Amino acid sequence: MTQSLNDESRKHIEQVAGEALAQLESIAETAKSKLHDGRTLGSDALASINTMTSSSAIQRLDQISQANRESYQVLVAEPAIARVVVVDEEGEEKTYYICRTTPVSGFPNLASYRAPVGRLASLAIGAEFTLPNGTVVEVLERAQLRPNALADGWDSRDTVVEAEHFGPFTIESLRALLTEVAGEEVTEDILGQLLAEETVKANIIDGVRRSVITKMGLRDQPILDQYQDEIFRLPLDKRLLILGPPGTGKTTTLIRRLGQKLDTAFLEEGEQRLVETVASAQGIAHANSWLMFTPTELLKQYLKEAFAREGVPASDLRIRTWQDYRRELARNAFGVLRTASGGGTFVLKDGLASLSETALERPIQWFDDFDTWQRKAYLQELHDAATQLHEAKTPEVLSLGARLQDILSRAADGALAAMFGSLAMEIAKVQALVSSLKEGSDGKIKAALNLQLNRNRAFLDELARVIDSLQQAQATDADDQDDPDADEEEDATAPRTGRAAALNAYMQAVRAQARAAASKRAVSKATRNGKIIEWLGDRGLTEADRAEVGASLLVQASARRFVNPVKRYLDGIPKRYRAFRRERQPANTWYRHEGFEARDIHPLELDIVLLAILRAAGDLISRPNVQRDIDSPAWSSLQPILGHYRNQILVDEATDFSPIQLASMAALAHPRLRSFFACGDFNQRLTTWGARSADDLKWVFADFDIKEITVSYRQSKQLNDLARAMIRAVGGTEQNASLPAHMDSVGVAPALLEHATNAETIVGWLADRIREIERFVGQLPSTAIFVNTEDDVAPVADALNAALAEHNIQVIACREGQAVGQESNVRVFDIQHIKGLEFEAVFFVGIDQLATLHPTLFDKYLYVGTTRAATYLGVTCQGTLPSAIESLRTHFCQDWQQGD
Ligand SMILES: Nc1ncnc2c1ncn2[C@@H]1O[C@H](COP(=O)(O)OP(=O)(O)OP(=O)(O)O)[C@@H](O)[C@H]1O
Repeated sequence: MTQSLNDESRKHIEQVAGEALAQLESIAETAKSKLHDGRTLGSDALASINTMTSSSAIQRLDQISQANRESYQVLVAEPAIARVVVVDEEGEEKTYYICRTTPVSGFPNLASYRAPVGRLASLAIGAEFTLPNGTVVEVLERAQLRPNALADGWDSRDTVVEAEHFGPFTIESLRALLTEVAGEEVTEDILGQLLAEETVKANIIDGVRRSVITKMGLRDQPILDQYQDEIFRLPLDKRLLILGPPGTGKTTTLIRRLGQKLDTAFLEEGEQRLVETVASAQGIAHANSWLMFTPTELLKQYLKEAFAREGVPASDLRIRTWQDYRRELARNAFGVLRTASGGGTFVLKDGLASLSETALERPIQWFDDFDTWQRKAYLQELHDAATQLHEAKTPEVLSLGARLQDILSRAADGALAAMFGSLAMEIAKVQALVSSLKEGSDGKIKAALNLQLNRNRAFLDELARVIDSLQQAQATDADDQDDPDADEEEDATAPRTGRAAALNAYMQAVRAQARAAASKRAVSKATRNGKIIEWLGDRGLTEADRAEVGASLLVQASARRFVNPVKRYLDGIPKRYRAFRRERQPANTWYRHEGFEARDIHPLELDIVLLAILRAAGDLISRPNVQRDIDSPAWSSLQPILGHYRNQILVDEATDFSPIQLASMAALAHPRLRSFFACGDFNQRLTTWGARSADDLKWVFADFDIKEITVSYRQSKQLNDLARAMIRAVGGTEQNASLPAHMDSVGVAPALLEHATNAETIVGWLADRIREIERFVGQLPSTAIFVNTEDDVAPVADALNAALAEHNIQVIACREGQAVGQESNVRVFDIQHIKGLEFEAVFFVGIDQLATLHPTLFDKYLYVGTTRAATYLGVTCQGTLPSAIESLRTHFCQDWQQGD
């Protein structure tokens, strides 16, 4: 309960106001003078720069001074965000001021919110806290400040003050409080006194006031509540998941945490050392080594300012949608998707009808099935190759084969890392063997070619012409060429035209022919090699040479599997995936039996391939010996993957991502830190593939620390009640959200318009409600209109613009989820883009049509849509309220004219 104001507490608050404003002034002035004080800045602070002063020391100093400058700038504009009075066990009181950034020197009790002492600002009155020096203190009094620099001095707006015996109160203006004190003494006339009394009353409000959302963007929340605060301070090397109903501050906590963890000054000592080691090994500064995933581009834009407030630079480069990042990884980094320059296996197709229901329902089992299969397939390949070598005629090859077989048989299933470690010892010998064999076989093939050239100098030019005519054929049959012994000397940079290309093609074709002869197979006439062989006729190797060269090539192929086994293991995953799919298809396991091409891949399948690659690499990279020797030939193929690791991985709206996607993101967290932070709410899952249970997430990290937060800050009581009733009605997980204590959460009932079939009626109704809101609030707050499809965005915006033109209210069409401008316009969005956003007022057009458009996610869209509104929610239906929420009718009113 708030305790009302008596004379004693009023006097006390006035004292606090006087002290706080003086302190704000003093901090700001000191910071300002530091900003202009050149002596503290940069390399010139080093007494003498000589050759002993390394350039990195100077660079460091410059960085520090840059950071100092930035924090002075913050302090000049916002000297403190809280004032806290504590008492220790000896009864000694102490007043702390808490600021957002690094404090300026000269103020012993000024601390950063990011520092451990900063937690005092989040604690409740009466809470105990152990200071870093071990002293236990109790919080006596607390004021949350919102400093405001005026031309003639400092003020703090909407300051919330509380102590054991009073409050919380919201003081509109601390400065006005002081002026009034002065005013009382000098005002002699009764009218003046009466007016002054009223102003005093208006300036001090019981409880905490809800502020109106005026801009599109996450609100600034300088101080978190004590549960959020506890989470944001947890150590860097944690796997954390915050779950909580809409508007409980999950995203807010995530951003604050990132801000704190990027500032190395506020990391613990051990963390600082670790972060430095990782940064120097990887060549990426800790401040840049993070990646955050969001489900939509719009959410990314919405959060931009919030990141800027945290002093996090270039956030838009590091906040990514999985859709974009997945493509980039698969296409440019791991060569899974085809490129125009010839690499890659698959073509990504969004709507590909390749998956069966079970793949969507049981993605974890699907992944496990593939991963187990592909490991086995790979090991089998190695076994076969070692056996082939062991069966060779040359003693040297034979003994190599025996040693390799021995290593393989010792590798227990699953212990790939140990096996790769043992194979690494053989690499040099294998390499030497392959080179000498290749020299021999190449020599033979080239000798045959020289013979042809002696007979006919135009031989290569003629072949080049044949190849040109075959280019087309090559493009298509590469798809089906899964011949495991296919020529490995062909690389992506192989010339594609002219004599060099002809030479290349000749070598390949002759090798294929020799291999076929040695293994008693035939080269298919339909392939490029088959066609070239046919054209060559008897202009290749003699039959005897063919058998000999063929045998050598088969040994080479087997030996090559051991030249860079790690690379082969990782690079082979996409092809193994294709083989796995082909094998599972006939039984309709995970995949449809037919109806799509072998080269096409669905995005959710691509996730499976990427996760297999990332986990395979991660298993190896997480071993200290591998990290140590990462530059050696045995492990160097892991480098590109290591290069994608980041010190922190964060995921907003995690429940929109599948367990496979989350596990892939998790696999990007640097193994030395394993720092992963995600937040979400299962009731708000807006994708059919999103994670459905805590178990799904435990699969990502067995040691996931799951925290729940429950205080719902966004919505008024009426909208909060509606949201809870909705969850009950549609059968979601019951949420135990509570409203913030002492906050005035009373709003207005949501408004409903039914049987609204024609556009004019709908637009007229929306326009009336928007005008009511402006009248009510005194200004037009941030307002959004949600429509069911992209096609409705522009027409609704146009019609509403026309209807509201009279009052100069501008309505903006946000096409394809793109927000334009930041000011408080009315915006129209397609419902699918609105995840994670919040507005003061939300209108939902035609919610009864949602069920038809999104039958499986209807209830989720409804829930997410209605929980975007802080105070005003208006809903229209073409018919009546959808039957699932028919029971909620009593929550609604018709309009807000009465302001009920
Ligand atoms: N401790 C707090 N005190 C007051 N307001 C808060 C607090 N924490 C968050 N808020 C406010 O609550 C609103 C919702 O915050 P946020 O968007 O972070 O919630 P969320 O849990 O991520 O929501 P959703 O599940 O809808 O994505 C914001 O306006 C934010 O400023």
